[in-house]
Amino acid sequence: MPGPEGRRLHVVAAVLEDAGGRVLLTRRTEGRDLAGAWEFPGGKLENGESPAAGLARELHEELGIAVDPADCSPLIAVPFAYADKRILLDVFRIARWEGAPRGLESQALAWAPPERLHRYPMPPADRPVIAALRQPGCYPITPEPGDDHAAFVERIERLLTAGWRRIQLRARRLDRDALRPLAAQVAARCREAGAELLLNGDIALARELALGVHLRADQLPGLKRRPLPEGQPVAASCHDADELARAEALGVDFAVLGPVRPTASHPGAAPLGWDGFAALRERTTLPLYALGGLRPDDIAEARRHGAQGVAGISAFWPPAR
Ligand SMILES: Nc1nc2c([nH]c(=O)n2[C@@H]2O[C@H](COP(=O)(O)OP(=O)(O)OP(=O)(O)O)[C@@H](O)[C@H]2O)c(=O)[nH]1
Repeated sequence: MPGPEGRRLHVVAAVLEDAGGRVLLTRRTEGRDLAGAWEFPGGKLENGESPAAGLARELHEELGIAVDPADCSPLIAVPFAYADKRILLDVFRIARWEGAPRGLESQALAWAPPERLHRYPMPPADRPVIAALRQPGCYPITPEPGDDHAAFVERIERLLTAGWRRIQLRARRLDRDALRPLAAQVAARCREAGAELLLNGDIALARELALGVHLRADQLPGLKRRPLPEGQPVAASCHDADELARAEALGVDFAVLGPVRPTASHPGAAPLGWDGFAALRERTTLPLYALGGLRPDDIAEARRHGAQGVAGISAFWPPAR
């Protein structure tokens, strides 16, 4: 068996959705690792197979359905290190198939609504896959608001009109009394649009205004537990394995990891590159957004390295009018 430092096993898996948007899970049978866990159907790629062809073969063997490899589109590829092996869990959405899925290997099947997926015991590598089905692929972080708060709120409105459904309000130079009315105004706009708002750094104000919070990396060591209840989102900024482990232990919902590329906002920080990002991804189950010199159209590359997607300031913030 390859050790944790050995070559990565390439595992392909499928998201099959029924007409109601429910997702098919299969249960791992006795005698295999992670027996009893629910997972996305699929298995190990064989030598020389393309991922889509290998997935079509697995789905035929396990479920008796016929899938054209051209109908498999990449969702997310998660590099993950178990104690005894490293895998790349390469997950595809299947647009259409022929036949009704049956458990041909005596495995139980379940159709689960996406919002209930987290209630099924699934392998740790699947957590970022569930997040890819439920959380936004990209989101903007604001620059400092400056003095003209009306112009700032107008740009927030443009982000919401453009369809963004999560925003981080990052106003580190405003004291709490100056930030409170601005955050309340931005929060009201986000609520109307059905978007999630995370306030950078200020846990007390996030509590007061019933918002989410984005924790700075230097806040993590001082916290013993998740600072807000479930249902109020908590995220964290991370740059290395220690910070990711702290954020995971606190029970945050997701982390932002970077910088992936050199960035003007953090000129001194050494970029991780995509390989560095993927190496850190292997050691945590947290959903991760890549940050640092990235744009919304980097999402496909981010997903190939196990990120949910991309977050950023400059490439997202609309120009002044
Ligand atoms: N199919 C599938 N495998 C997953 C998922 N998540 C995850 O960590 N894996 C891991 O990826 C590997 C898939 O290999 P496999 O299904 O061929 O099963 P296996 O290792 O038991 O081998 P075997 O079928 O030859 O006994 C397993 O180690 C499994 O735990 C998932 O959602 N779907």
